[in-house]
Amino acid sequence: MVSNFQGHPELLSISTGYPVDVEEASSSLNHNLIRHQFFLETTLHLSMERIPERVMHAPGTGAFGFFHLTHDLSHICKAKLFSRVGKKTPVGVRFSHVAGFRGISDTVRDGRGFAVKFYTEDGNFDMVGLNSPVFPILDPLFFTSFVHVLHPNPKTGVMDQNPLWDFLTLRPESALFSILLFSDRGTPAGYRHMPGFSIHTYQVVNERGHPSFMRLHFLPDGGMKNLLNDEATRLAGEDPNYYTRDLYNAIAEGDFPTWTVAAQILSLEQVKKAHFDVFDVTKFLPLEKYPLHPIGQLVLNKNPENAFAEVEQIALNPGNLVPGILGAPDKMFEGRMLSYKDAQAYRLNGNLNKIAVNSPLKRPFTYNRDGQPPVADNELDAPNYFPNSFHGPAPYVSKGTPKLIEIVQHETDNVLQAREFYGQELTQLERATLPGNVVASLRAVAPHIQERAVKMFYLIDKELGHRIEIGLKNATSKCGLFH
Ligand code: HEM
Repeated sequence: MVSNFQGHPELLSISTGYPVDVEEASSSLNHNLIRHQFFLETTLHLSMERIPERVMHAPGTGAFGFFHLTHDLSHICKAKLFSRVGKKTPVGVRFSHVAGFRGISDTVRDGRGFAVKFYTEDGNFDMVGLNSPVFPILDPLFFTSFVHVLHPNPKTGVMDQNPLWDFLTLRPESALFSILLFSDRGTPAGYRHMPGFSIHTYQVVNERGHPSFMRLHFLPDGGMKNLLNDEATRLAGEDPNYYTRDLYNAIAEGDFPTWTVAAQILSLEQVKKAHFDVFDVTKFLPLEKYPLHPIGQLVLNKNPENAFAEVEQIALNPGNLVPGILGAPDKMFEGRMLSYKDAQAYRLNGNLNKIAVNSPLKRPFTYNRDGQPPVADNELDAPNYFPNSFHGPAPYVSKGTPKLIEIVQHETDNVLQAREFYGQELTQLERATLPGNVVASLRAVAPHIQERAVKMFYLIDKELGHRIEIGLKNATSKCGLFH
Protein backbone atom coordinates (compact mmCIF):
# COMPACT_ATOMS: atom_id res chain seq x y z
CA MET A 1 0.00 0.00 0.00
CA VAL A 2 2.31 2.76 -1.23
CA SER A 3 1.72 5.97 -3.10
CA ASN A 4 2.51 5.41 -6.77
CA PHE A 5 1.35 8.68 -8.26
CA GLN A 6 2.66 8.67 -11.83
CA GLY A 7 1.15 11.86 -13.29
CA HIS A 8 3.04 14.86 -14.71
CA PRO A 9 3.27 17.76 -12.28
CA GLU A 10 0.60 20.37 -13.08
CA LEU A 11 1.00 24.08 -12.48
CA LEU A 12 0.55 24.73 -8.73
CA SER A 13 -2.25 27.12 -7.83
CA ILE A 14 -4.45 27.93 -4.86
CA SER A 15 -8.10 26.94 -4.99
CA THR A 16 -9.18 30.19 -6.73
CA GLY A 17 -6.85 29.29 -9.60
CA TYR A 18 -4.24 31.92 -8.69
CA PRO A 19 -0.88 30.43 -9.85
CA VAL A 20 1.75 30.07 -7.12
CA ASP A 21 5.18 31.43 -7.88
CA VAL A 22 8.27 29.41 -6.95
CA GLU A 23 9.49 32.03 -4.49
CA GLU A 24 6.10 32.01 -2.70
CA ALA A 25 6.07 28.20 -2.57
CA SER A 26 9.59 28.02 -1.11
CA SER A 27 9.43 30.32 1.91
CA SER A 28 7.20 32.58 3.93
CA LEU A 29 10.10 34.09 5.89
CA ASN A 30 10.41 37.88 5.42
CA HIS A 31 6.97 37.99 3.70
CA ASN A 32 3.80 39.76 4.73
CA LEU A 33 1.85 36.61 5.71
CA ILE A 34 -1.60 38.09 5.06
CA ARG A 35 -0.57 38.78 1.48
CA HIS A 36 1.19 35.44 1.11
CA GLN A 37 -1.64 33.66 -0.70
CA PHE A 38 -0.08 30.19 -0.61
CA PHE A 39 0.65 30.35 3.14
CA LEU A 40 -2.75 31.82 3.86
CA GLU A 41 -4.77 29.24 1.98
CA THR A 42 -2.86 26.12 3.01
CA THR A 43 -2.82 27.16 6.67
CA LEU A 44 -6.51 28.08 6.82
CA HIS A 45 -7.56 24.98 4.91
CA LEU A 46 -5.75 22.69 7.35
CA SER A 47 -8.15 23.70 10.14
CA MET A 48 -11.02 22.53 7.96
CA GLU A 49 -9.68 19.12 6.91
CA ARG A 50 -11.74 17.19 9.46
CA ILE A 51 -15.48 16.63 9.65
CA PRO A 52 -17.15 15.30 12.82
CA GLU A 53 -16.31 11.61 13.09
CA ARG A 54 -19.08 9.06 13.58
CA VAL A 55 -20.33 8.94 17.15
CA MET A 56 -20.13 5.13 16.94
CA HIS A 57 -18.11 3.03 14.53
CA ALA A 58 -15.69 5.91 13.87
CA PRO A 59 -12.64 3.78 12.95
CA GLY A 60 -13.06 1.74 9.80
CA THR A 61 -12.28 1.14 6.19
CA GLY A 62 -14.18 0.34 3.01
CA ALA A 63 -14.17 -1.43 -0.33
CA PHE A 64 -16.41 -1.81 -3.37
CA GLY A 65 -17.64 -4.67 -5.50
CA PHE A 66 -20.89 -6.43 -6.29
CA PHE A 67 -23.56 -8.78 -4.98
CA HIS A 68 -24.08 -11.72 -7.34
CA LEU A 69 -27.50 -13.35 -7.08
CA THR A 70 -27.23 -17.15 -7.31
CA HIS A 71 -30.79 -18.07 -6.20
CA ASP A 72 -33.93 -16.24 -7.28
CA LEU A 73 -35.86 -14.89 -4.29
CA SER A 74 -38.58 -13.04 -6.15
CA HIS A 75 -41.29 -15.40 -4.82
CA ILE A 76 -40.39 -13.99 -1.36
CA CYS A 77 -39.17 -10.46 -2.03
CA LYS A 78 -39.73 -8.17 -4.99
CA ALA A 79 -36.60 -6.04 -4.35
CA LYS A 80 -34.69 -5.92 -7.63
CA LEU A 81 -31.43 -7.19 -6.13
CA PHE A 82 -33.14 -10.54 -5.42
CA SER A 83 -34.64 -11.21 -8.87
CA ARG A 84 -32.94 -12.83 -11.91
CA VAL A 85 -30.20 -15.32 -11.12
CA GLY A 86 -26.83 -14.05 -12.30
CA LYS A 87 -27.68 -10.41 -11.63
CA LYS A 88 -24.84 -8.28 -10.22
CA THR A 89 -25.78 -5.35 -8.00
CA PRO A 90 -22.95 -2.89 -7.21
CA VAL A 91 -22.10 -2.50 -3.51
CA GLY A 92 -20.06 -0.32 -1.19
CA VAL A 93 -18.98 -1.92 2.09
CA ARG A 94 -17.67 -0.35 5.28
CA PHE A 95 -16.06 -2.43 8.02
CA SER A 96 -15.61 -0.71 11.35
CA HIS A 97 -14.82 -0.86 15.05
CA VAL A 98 -17.88 -0.37 17.26
CA ALA A 99 -16.08 1.58 19.97
CA GLY A 100 -13.30 4.11 20.18
CA PHE A 101 -12.19 6.95 18.00
CA ARG A 102 -10.50 7.06 14.59
CA GLY A 103 -6.90 5.95 14.90
CA ILE A 104 -7.53 3.08 17.36
CA SER A 105 -5.50 -0.06 16.53
CA ASP A 106 -7.41 -2.46 14.28
CA THR A 107 -6.94 -5.58 16.43
CA VAL A 108 -8.19 -4.19 19.77
CA ARG A 109 -11.00 -6.41 21.18
CA ASP A 110 -14.36 -5.06 20.04
CA GLY A 111 -17.47 -5.76 17.99
CA ARG A 112 -17.03 -4.95 14.30
CA GLY A 113 -19.44 -3.25 11.90
CA PHE A 114 -20.24 -5.00 8.63
CA ALA A 115 -22.28 -2.58 6.56
CA VAL A 116 -23.26 -2.98 2.91
CA LYS A 117 -24.81 -0.39 0.61
CA PHE A 118 -26.54 -2.12 -2.33
CA TYR A 119 -26.95 0.33 -5.24
CA THR A 120 -30.17 -1.04 -6.80
CA GLU A 121 -32.28 0.35 -9.67
CA ASP A 122 -34.93 1.27 -7.07
CA GLY A 123 -32.51 3.18 -4.85
CA ASN A 124 -30.01 2.27 -2.16
CA PHE A 125 -30.63 -0.54 0.29
CA ASP A 126 -28.29 -0.44 3.30
CA MET A 127 -27.76 -3.54 5.42
CA VAL A 128 -26.00 -2.11 8.48
CA GLY A 129 -24.97 -5.11 10.55
CA LEU A 130 -22.21 -6.52 12.73
CA ASN A 131 -19.80 -9.47 12.74
CA SER A 132 -21.92 -10.81 15.60
CA PRO A 133 -25.34 -12.43 15.04
CA VAL A 134 -26.78 -10.52 18.02
CA PHE A 135 -26.76 -7.02 19.54
CA PRO A 136 -26.15 -6.38 23.28
CA ILE A 137 -29.34 -4.46 24.00
CA LEU A 138 -32.99 -4.94 23.15
CA ASP A 139 -34.32 -1.46 23.82
CA PRO A 140 -33.08 1.60 21.86
CA LEU A 141 -33.63 3.67 25.01
CA PHE A 142 -30.35 2.25 26.39
CA PHE A 143 -28.31 2.84 23.24
CA THR A 144 -26.88 6.20 24.36
CA SER A 145 -25.70 4.64 27.63
CA PHE A 146 -24.15 1.76 25.73
CA VAL A 147 -22.23 4.25 23.56
CA HIS A 148 -21.04 6.11 26.66
CA VAL A 149 -19.66 2.99 28.36
CA LEU A 150 -17.57 2.24 25.26
CA HIS A 151 -15.90 5.64 25.33
CA PRO A 152 -13.38 7.29 27.63
CA ASN A 153 -14.29 8.54 31.07
CA PRO A 154 -15.34 12.20 30.61
CA LYS A 155 -13.22 13.29 33.61
CA THR A 156 -9.96 11.48 32.90
CA GLY A 157 -10.31 11.02 29.12
CA VAL A 158 -9.08 7.45 29.67
CA MET A 159 -10.81 4.20 28.72
CA ASP A 160 -12.15 2.52 31.83
CA GLN A 161 -13.53 -1.05 31.96
CA ASN A 162 -15.76 -0.27 34.99
CA PRO A 163 -18.70 1.33 33.13
CA LEU A 164 -18.63 -1.43 30.47
CA TRP A 165 -18.87 -4.28 32.99
CA ASP A 166 -21.26 -2.35 35.21
CA PHE A 167 -23.60 -1.86 32.26
CA LEU A 168 -23.22 -5.38 30.81
CA THR A 169 -23.98 -7.02 34.15
CA LEU A 170 -26.98 -4.74 34.80
CA ARG A 171 -28.47 -5.42 31.36
CA PRO A 172 -28.72 -9.23 31.37
CA GLU A 173 -29.85 -9.41 27.74
CA SER A 174 -26.22 -8.61 26.84
CA ALA A 175 -24.97 -12.00 28.17
CA LEU A 176 -24.81 -13.65 24.74
CA PHE A 177 -23.08 -10.65 23.17
CA SER A 178 -20.56 -10.62 26.06
CA ILE A 179 -19.62 -14.25 25.39
CA LEU A 180 -19.08 -13.44 21.72
CA LEU A 181 -17.11 -10.28 22.42
CA PHE A 182 -14.75 -11.92 24.90
CA SER A 183 -14.35 -15.10 22.89
CA ASP A 184 -11.66 -15.00 20.18
CA ARG A 185 -14.40 -13.77 17.82
CA GLY A 186 -13.86 -10.35 19.46
CA THR A 187 -10.44 -10.27 17.75
CA PRO A 188 -10.99 -11.40 14.14
CA ALA A 189 -7.90 -12.15 12.02
CA GLY A 190 -8.97 -9.42 9.59
CA TYR A 191 -12.05 -7.91 8.00
CA ARG A 192 -12.01 -10.46 5.18
CA HIS A 193 -12.05 -13.32 7.68
CA MET A 194 -15.13 -12.29 9.62
CA PRO A 195 -18.82 -12.99 9.01
CA GLY A 196 -21.57 -10.36 8.85
CA PHE A 197 -25.16 -10.50 10.12
CA SER A 198 -28.20 -8.29 9.59
CA ILE A 199 -29.23 -9.19 13.19
CA HIS A 200 -32.70 -7.77 12.50
CA THR A 201 -35.35 -10.03 11.02
CA TYR A 202 -36.57 -8.01 8.04
CA GLN A 203 -40.10 -8.08 6.74
CA VAL A 204 -40.11 -8.41 2.94
CA VAL A 205 -42.94 -8.69 0.41
CA ASN A 206 -43.29 -10.22 -3.05
CA GLU A 207 -45.09 -8.65 -6.05
CA ARG A 208 -48.44 -9.75 -4.61
CA GLY A 209 -47.70 -8.00 -1.30
CA HIS A 210 -47.38 -11.35 0.48
CA PRO A 211 -45.10 -10.99 3.55
CA SER A 212 -42.09 -13.12 4.54
CA PHE A 213 -39.33 -12.51 7.04
CA MET A 214 -35.59 -12.91 6.75
CA ARG A 215 -32.30 -12.56 8.58
CA LEU A 216 -29.23 -12.18 6.39
CA HIS A 217 -25.87 -13.89 6.97
CA PHE A 218 -22.60 -13.15 5.14
CA LEU A 219 -20.19 -16.06 5.57
CA PRO A 220 -16.54 -15.56 4.53
CA ASP A 221 -15.68 -18.08 1.79
CA GLY A 222 -12.13 -18.34 3.13
CA GLY A 223 -13.54 -19.40 6.52
CA MET A 224 -13.85 -17.44 9.76
CA LYS A 225 -10.44 -16.79 11.35
CA ASN A 226 -9.66 -15.14 14.66
CA LEU A 227 -6.59 -14.02 16.59
CA LEU A 228 -5.65 -15.16 20.06
CA ASN A 229 -5.66 -12.39 22.65
CA ASP A 230 -1.83 -12.20 22.92
CA GLU A 231 -1.39 -12.00 19.19
CA ALA A 232 -4.08 -9.32 18.85
CA THR A 233 -2.45 -7.31 21.65
CA ARG A 234 0.98 -7.59 20.01
CA LEU A 235 -0.38 -6.53 16.61
CA ALA A 236 -2.24 -3.61 18.18
CA GLY A 237 1.12 -2.22 19.21
CA GLU A 238 3.25 -3.25 16.24
CA ASP A 239 0.86 -2.87 13.32
CA PRO A 240 -2.11 -0.64 14.17
CA ASN A 241 -3.52 -0.78 10.58
CA TYR A 242 -3.26 -4.57 10.34
CA TYR A 243 -6.85 -5.22 9.11
CA THR A 244 -6.99 -2.24 6.80
CA ARG A 245 -3.76 -3.10 5.01
CA ASP A 246 -4.67 -6.80 4.82
CA LEU A 247 -7.95 -5.99 3.05
CA TYR A 248 -6.43 -3.34 0.80
CA ASN A 249 -3.50 -5.51 -0.29
CA ALA A 250 -5.67 -8.58 -0.93
CA ILE A 251 -7.89 -6.55 -3.26
CA ALA A 252 -4.92 -4.77 -4.90
CA GLU A 253 -3.30 -8.16 -5.62
CA GLY A 254 -6.51 -9.58 -7.14
CA ASP A 255 -7.17 -11.96 -4.23
CA PHE A 256 -10.74 -10.66 -3.94
CA PRO A 257 -12.49 -11.46 -0.64
CA THR A 258 -15.91 -13.09 -1.06
CA TRP A 259 -18.76 -14.01 1.26
CA THR A 260 -21.62 -16.44 0.69
CA VAL A 261 -24.84 -14.56 1.37
CA ALA A 262 -27.58 -16.69 2.92
CA ALA A 263 -30.91 -16.02 4.57
CA GLN A 264 -33.02 -17.57 7.29
CA ILE A 265 -36.51 -17.26 5.85
CA LEU A 266 -39.71 -17.40 7.89
CA SER A 267 -43.35 -17.30 6.84
CA LEU A 268 -45.91 -15.22 8.76
CA GLU A 269 -47.27 -18.50 10.09
CA GLN A 270 -43.84 -19.46 11.46
CA VAL A 271 -43.46 -16.03 13.08
CA LYS A 272 -46.81 -16.44 14.84
CA LYS A 273 -46.05 -19.97 15.99
CA ALA A 274 -42.43 -19.34 17.02
CA HIS A 275 -43.10 -19.24 20.83
CA PHE A 276 -40.38 -16.62 21.08
CA ASP A 277 -39.71 -13.18 19.64
CA VAL A 278 -38.01 -13.76 16.29
CA PHE A 279 -37.41 -10.00 16.10
CA ASP A 280 -35.36 -9.88 19.32
CA VAL A 281 -31.94 -8.53 18.28
CA THR A 282 -30.27 -9.96 21.39
CA LYS A 283 -31.07 -13.54 20.28
CA PHE A 284 -30.18 -15.63 17.27
CA LEU A 285 -32.68 -17.68 15.30
CA PRO A 286 -31.83 -21.37 15.80
CA LEU A 287 -30.40 -22.76 12.56
CA GLU A 288 -31.93 -26.23 13.06
CA LYS A 289 -35.36 -24.63 13.06
CA TYR A 290 -34.75 -21.94 10.43
CA PRO A 291 -32.01 -23.23 8.11
CA LEU A 292 -29.87 -21.04 5.90
CA HIS A 293 -30.84 -20.64 2.25
CA PRO A 294 -27.94 -19.51 0.07
CA ILE A 295 -28.91 -16.55 -2.13
CA GLY A 296 -25.73 -15.12 -3.54
CA GLN A 297 -22.17 -13.99 -3.17
CA LEU A 298 -20.66 -10.70 -2.06
CA VAL A 299 -17.41 -9.89 -3.92
CA LEU A 300 -15.09 -7.01 -3.06
CA ASN A 301 -12.85 -6.20 -6.02
CA LYS A 302 -12.13 -2.49 -5.79
CA ASN A 303 -10.31 -0.41 -3.24
CA PRO A 304 -11.40 3.14 -2.50
CA GLU A 305 -9.54 5.70 -4.58
CA ASN A 306 -10.24 8.49 -2.13
CA ALA A 307 -10.61 7.34 1.47
CA PHE A 308 -12.21 10.58 2.63
CA ALA A 309 -14.78 10.81 -0.17
CA GLU A 310 -15.65 7.12 -0.33
CA VAL A 311 -15.20 5.81 3.22
CA GLU A 312 -15.38 8.73 5.65
CA GLN A 313 -18.33 10.20 3.76
CA ILE A 314 -20.27 7.01 3.05
CA ALA A 315 -23.56 7.22 4.94
CA LEU A 316 -24.88 3.75 5.75
CA ASN A 317 -28.35 3.96 7.21
CA PRO A 318 -30.66 1.02 8.01
CA GLY A 319 -33.53 3.35 7.11
CA ASN A 320 -32.40 3.28 3.45
CA LEU A 321 -34.86 0.71 2.13
CA VAL A 322 -36.19 -0.22 -1.31
CA PRO A 323 -39.60 -1.47 -2.50
CA GLY A 324 -39.99 -5.06 -1.30
CA ILE A 325 -37.90 -4.59 1.88
CA LEU A 326 -39.95 -2.97 4.63
CA GLY A 327 -37.32 -3.03 7.39
CA ALA A 328 -37.82 -4.80 10.71
CA PRO A 329 -40.82 -4.32 13.00
CA ASP A 330 -38.79 -4.16 16.25
CA LYS A 331 -38.21 -1.02 18.33
CA MET A 332 -34.45 -1.12 17.86
CA PHE A 333 -34.93 -0.79 14.11
CA GLU A 334 -37.36 2.10 14.58
CA GLY A 335 -34.84 3.85 16.87
CA ARG A 336 -32.14 3.37 14.26
CA MET A 337 -34.33 4.88 11.51
CA LEU A 338 -34.29 8.13 13.46
CA SER A 339 -30.75 8.10 14.79
CA TYR A 340 -28.68 7.51 11.63
CA LYS A 341 -30.56 10.14 9.65
CA ASP A 342 -29.91 12.70 12.33
CA ALA A 343 -26.26 11.66 12.91
CA GLN A 344 -25.46 11.75 9.21
CA ALA A 345 -27.12 15.13 8.64
CA TYR A 346 -24.95 16.45 11.50
CA ARG A 347 -21.82 14.83 10.10
CA LEU A 348 -22.33 15.39 6.35
CA ASN A 349 -25.22 17.91 6.20
CA GLY A 350 -28.60 17.66 4.50
CA ASN A 351 -27.28 17.04 0.97
CA LEU A 352 -25.42 13.88 2.01
CA ASN A 353 -27.08 11.83 -0.73
CA LYS A 354 -25.56 14.13 -3.35
CA ILE A 355 -22.08 13.00 -2.26
CA ALA A 356 -21.08 10.59 -5.05
CA VAL A 357 -20.65 7.51 -2.83
CA ASN A 358 -24.17 7.95 -1.43
CA SER A 359 -25.90 8.80 -4.71
CA PRO A 360 -28.29 6.18 -6.07
CA LEU A 361 -27.68 4.54 -9.45
CA LYS A 362 -30.58 6.39 -11.06
CA ARG A 363 -30.73 10.16 -10.84
CA PRO A 364 -33.36 11.10 -8.21
CA PHE A 365 -36.00 13.75 -8.96
CA THR A 366 -37.20 15.47 -5.81
CA TYR A 367 -38.81 18.66 -4.57
CA ASN A 368 -35.82 19.51 -2.33
CA ARG A 369 -33.47 22.31 -3.29
CA ASP A 370 -30.12 23.85 -2.39
CA GLY A 371 -28.50 24.04 1.07
CA GLN A 372 -24.94 23.27 2.12
CA PRO A 373 -22.64 21.84 -0.60
CA PRO A 374 -22.63 19.60 -2.49
CA VAL A 375 -25.61 21.23 -4.19
CA ALA A 376 -24.70 20.23 -7.75
CA ASP A 377 -27.70 20.17 -10.06
CA ASN A 378 -30.63 21.99 -8.41
CA GLU A 379 -33.13 20.92 -11.09
CA LEU A 380 -33.33 24.54 -12.25
CA ASP A 381 -36.86 25.64 -13.12
CA ALA A 382 -38.52 22.24 -12.73
CA PRO A 383 -41.35 22.75 -10.21
CA ASN A 384 -40.11 22.79 -6.60
CA TYR A 385 -43.56 22.40 -5.10
CA PHE A 386 -46.10 19.59 -5.18
CA PRO A 387 -48.76 19.15 -6.46
CA ASN A 388 -48.20 21.18 -9.62
CA SER A 389 -49.45 21.33 -13.18
CA PHE A 390 -46.01 21.80 -14.78
CA HIS A 391 -44.86 18.20 -15.20
CA GLY A 392 -42.94 17.97 -11.93
CA PRO A 393 -41.92 14.48 -10.74
CA ALA A 394 -44.99 12.30 -10.16
CA PRO A 395 -45.32 9.39 -7.68
CA TYR A 396 -45.71 5.90 -9.08
CA VAL A 397 -48.96 4.02 -8.65
CA SER A 398 -48.67 0.90 -6.48
CA LYS A 399 -51.10 -1.92 -5.80
CA GLY A 400 -51.38 -0.81 -2.16
CA THR A 401 -48.70 0.00 0.39
CA PRO A 402 -47.66 -3.06 2.41
CA LYS A 403 -47.56 -2.50 6.15
CA LEU A 404 -45.15 -3.79 8.78
CA ILE A 405 -46.73 -6.30 11.12
CA GLU A 406 -47.31 -5.05 14.65
CA ILE A 407 -45.48 -6.82 17.44
CA VAL A 408 -45.24 -6.54 21.23
CA GLN A 409 -41.78 -6.98 22.68
CA HIS A 410 -40.81 -8.25 26.12
CA GLU A 411 -37.57 -9.26 27.72
CA THR A 412 -37.20 -13.02 27.64
CA ASP A 413 -34.80 -15.62 29.05
CA ASN A 414 -31.35 -14.10 28.70
CA VAL A 415 -29.20 -17.02 29.80
CA LEU A 416 -30.46 -19.91 27.71
CA GLN A 417 -28.97 -18.87 24.35
CA ALA A 418 -25.73 -17.67 25.99
CA ARG A 419 -25.40 -21.16 27.56
CA GLU A 420 -26.19 -22.87 24.26
CA PHE A 421 -23.76 -20.66 22.38
CA TYR A 422 -20.99 -21.26 24.92
CA GLY A 423 -21.56 -25.02 25.07
CA GLN A 424 -22.41 -25.86 21.47
CA GLU A 425 -21.24 -23.11 19.15
CA LEU A 426 -17.84 -22.06 20.51
CA THR A 427 -14.97 -24.34 19.51
CA GLN A 428 -12.96 -26.14 22.19
CA LEU A 429 -10.16 -23.62 21.72
CA GLU A 430 -12.57 -20.68 22.02
CA ARG A 431 -13.99 -22.16 25.24
CA ALA A 432 -10.45 -22.58 26.56
CA THR A 433 -9.37 -18.99 25.83
CA LEU A 434 -12.60 -17.25 26.93
CA PRO A 435 -11.90 -17.09 30.73
CA GLY A 436 -8.44 -15.55 30.17
CA ASN A 437 -9.87 -12.97 27.74
CA VAL A 438 -12.55 -12.03 30.28
CA VAL A 439 -10.06 -11.77 33.15
CA ALA A 440 -7.74 -9.53 31.09
CA SER A 441 -10.55 -6.97 31.01
CA LEU A 442 -12.34 -7.68 34.31
CA ARG A 443 -9.24 -7.47 36.48
CA ALA A 444 -9.30 -3.66 36.06
CA VAL A 445 -12.80 -3.40 37.53
CA ALA A 446 -14.14 -2.60 41.02
CA PRO A 447 -14.71 -5.74 43.21
CA HIS A 448 -18.53 -5.39 43.45
CA ILE A 449 -18.79 -5.33 39.65
CA GLN A 450 -16.39 -8.27 39.34
CA GLU A 451 -18.64 -10.21 41.72
CA ARG A 452 -21.71 -9.49 39.60
CA ALA A 453 -19.85 -10.51 36.44
CA VAL A 454 -18.66 -13.77 38.00
CA LYS A 455 -22.27 -14.54 39.01
CA MET A 456 -23.41 -13.87 35.44
CA PHE A 457 -20.80 -16.30 34.04
CA TYR A 458 -21.70 -18.93 36.70
CA LEU A 459 -25.30 -18.71 35.53
CA ILE A 460 -24.21 -19.34 31.95
CA ASP A 461 -21.90 -22.22 32.83
CA LYS A 462 -20.55 -23.30 36.26
CA GLU A 463 -17.11 -24.21 34.99
CA LEU A 464 -16.78 -20.95 33.06
CA GLY A 465 -17.78 -18.96 36.17
CA HIS A 466 -15.33 -20.93 38.29
CA ARG A 467 -12.40 -20.41 35.91
CA ILE A 468 -13.07 -16.67 35.73
CA GLU A 469 -13.34 -16.47 39.54
CA ILE A 470 -9.99 -18.27 39.97
CA GLY A 471 -8.42 -16.22 37.18
CA LEU A 472 -9.42 -13.02 38.95
CA LYS A 473 -8.01 -14.21 42.27
CA ASN A 474 -4.69 -14.95 40.58
CA ALA A 475 -4.59 -11.74 38.53
CA THR A 476 -1.87 -9.59 40.01
CA SER A 477 -2.22 -6.41 37.97
CA LYS A 478 -5.27 -4.24 38.60
CA CYS A 479 -4.28 -1.84 35.84
CA GLY A 480 -6.70 0.86 34.82
CA LEU A 481 -8.11 1.88 38.23
CA PHE A 482 -8.01 5.57 39.19
CA HIS A 483 -7.84 6.46 42.86
C1 HEM B 1 -28.89 -4.10 15.76
C2 HEM B 1 -28.41 -2.99 16.29
C3 HEM B 1 -27.32 -2.15 15.65
C4 HEM B 1 -26.36 -2.47 14.73
C5 HEM B 1 -26.12 -3.81 14.08
C6 HEM B 1 -25.60 -1.27 14.44
C7 HEM B 1 -24.56 -1.19 13.53
C8 HEM B 1 -23.92 -0.03 13.14
C9 HEM B 1 -22.87 0.05 12.16
C10 HEM B 1 -22.28 -1.11 11.38
C11 HEM B 1 -22.50 1.36 12.07
C12 HEM B 1 -21.40 1.93 11.19
C13 HEM B 1 -21.93 2.31 9.85
C14 HEM B 1 -20.80 2.81 8.98
O1 HEM B 1 -19.91 2.01 8.64
O2 HEM B 1 -20.81 4.00 8.63
C15 HEM B 1 -23.31 2.10 13.00
C16 HEM B 1 -23.23 3.45 13.21
C17 HEM B 1 -24.10 4.13 13.99
N1 HEM B 1 -25.12 3.59 14.76
FE1 HEM B 1 -25.64 1.69 14.92
N2 HEM B 1 -26.12 -0.23 15.18
C18 HEM B 1 -27.17 -0.74 15.93
C19 HEM B 1 -27.98 -0.06 16.78
C20 HEM B 1 -28.02 1.29 16.84
C21 HEM B 1 -29.00 2.03 17.57
C22 HEM B 1 -30.13 1.44 18.41
C23 HEM B 1 -28.72 3.36 17.36
C24 HEM B 1 -29.47 4.55 17.90
C25 HEM B 1 -30.74 4.54 18.34
C26 HEM B 1 -27.54 3.42 16.51
C27 HEM B 1 -26.92 4.58 16.10
C28 HEM B 1 -25.80 4.64 15.32
C29 HEM B 1 -25.19 5.89 14.91
C30 HEM B 1 -25.65 7.28 15.32
C31 HEM B 1 -24.11 5.56 14.08
C32 HEM B 1 -23.16 6.52 13.38
C33 HEM B 1 -23.79 6.83 12.03
C34 HEM B 1 -22.98 7.80 11.20
O3 HEM B 1 -22.53 8.83 11.72
O4 HEM B 1 -22.84 7.54 9.99
N3 HEM B 1 -27.16 2.15 16.21
N4 HEM B 1 -24.18 1.22 13.64
